[in-house]
Amino acid sequence: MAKIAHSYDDPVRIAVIGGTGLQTLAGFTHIATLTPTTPWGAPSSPISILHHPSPSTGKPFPIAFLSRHGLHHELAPHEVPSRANIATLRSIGVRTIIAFSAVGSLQEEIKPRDFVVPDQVIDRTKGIRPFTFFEGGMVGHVGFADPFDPALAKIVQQCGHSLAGEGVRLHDKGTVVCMEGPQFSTRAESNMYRSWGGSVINMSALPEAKLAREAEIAYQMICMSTDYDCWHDSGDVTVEMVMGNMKANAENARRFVGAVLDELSKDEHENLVLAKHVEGSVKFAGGITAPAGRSKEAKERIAWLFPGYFD
Ligand SMILES: CSC[C@H]1O[C@H](OP(=O)(O)O)[C@H](O)[C@@H]1O
Ligand SMILES: Nc1ncnc2[nH]cnc12
Repeated sequence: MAKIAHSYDDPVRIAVIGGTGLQTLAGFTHIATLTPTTPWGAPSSPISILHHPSPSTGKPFPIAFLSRHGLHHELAPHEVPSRANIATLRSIGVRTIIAFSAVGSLQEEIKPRDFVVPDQVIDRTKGIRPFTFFEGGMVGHVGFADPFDPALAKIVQQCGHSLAGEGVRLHDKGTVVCMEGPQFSTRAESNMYRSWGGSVINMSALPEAKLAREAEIAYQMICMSTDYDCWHDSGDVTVEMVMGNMKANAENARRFVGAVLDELSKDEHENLVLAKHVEGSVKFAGGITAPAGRSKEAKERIAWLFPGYFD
């Protein structure tokens, strides 16, 4: 067996964040395991650098994989160090994130084991999770009207539909309600989210998507429905139900992520993967604090994330 390295010299442009039931990414060659730290602490798990052959060039294409809840699902949703996760990924060169999430369905037509490519989020977290890089002496305001990346979404949708014959059922858009948890919703809450137009519910889309936006990283979540939440008369949601459906559909999840990575590693998507379309956006959004008002600590932290941006 080849030896796993502890460093990787080339920039890695694409990362996959695995959620509940997706703690590893099978079918790729494991090249290196990185254990970095950041001004915001250590990430949820070591970063695995995986190779797979690019369909355009046949050359190895590197992917970073991070397990959101830790290698053994030891981090509750509110304990996930999202700032460290996003900062770590940016520091190794990542500009595109495909994030996977197990979700409850709030709509009859989104059946358990269906996939959803969400285009909107409703924030029902409670403000207890650190949610910005811009604080403590450097203020920043990024746009978040469209919380996911529409260009990435298009590719994810095409890849998902291409697997229809293998049993992947995909909904092209949807609103994900991100609740605080870790307890599941009450029936009244679940019905309220339905009345708001929520499609699916999880505990992980935020602050992950907000921080990716602040870090100028193109971010798209792929949701897999694991239950009907508690509004439905099929019974209350349990962890057994979530894990059972995740496990039963793991092969499709793996195929889906694999197809997206295959597509994204084609040369024609180079600019998208480098997130050229959002590059520089934070220079203005994050430059609102006049230099005289910037604290030394905030400047150091932001310089770690964006070397040279705010000098
Ligand atoms: C185990 S059910 C609740 C748990 O599942 C989802 O995790 P992830 O989004 O990381 O796949 C949900 O957000 C909750 O954290
Ligand atoms: N019903 C549910 N509520 C919140 N997060 C979930 N993740 C999977 N199912 C969920």
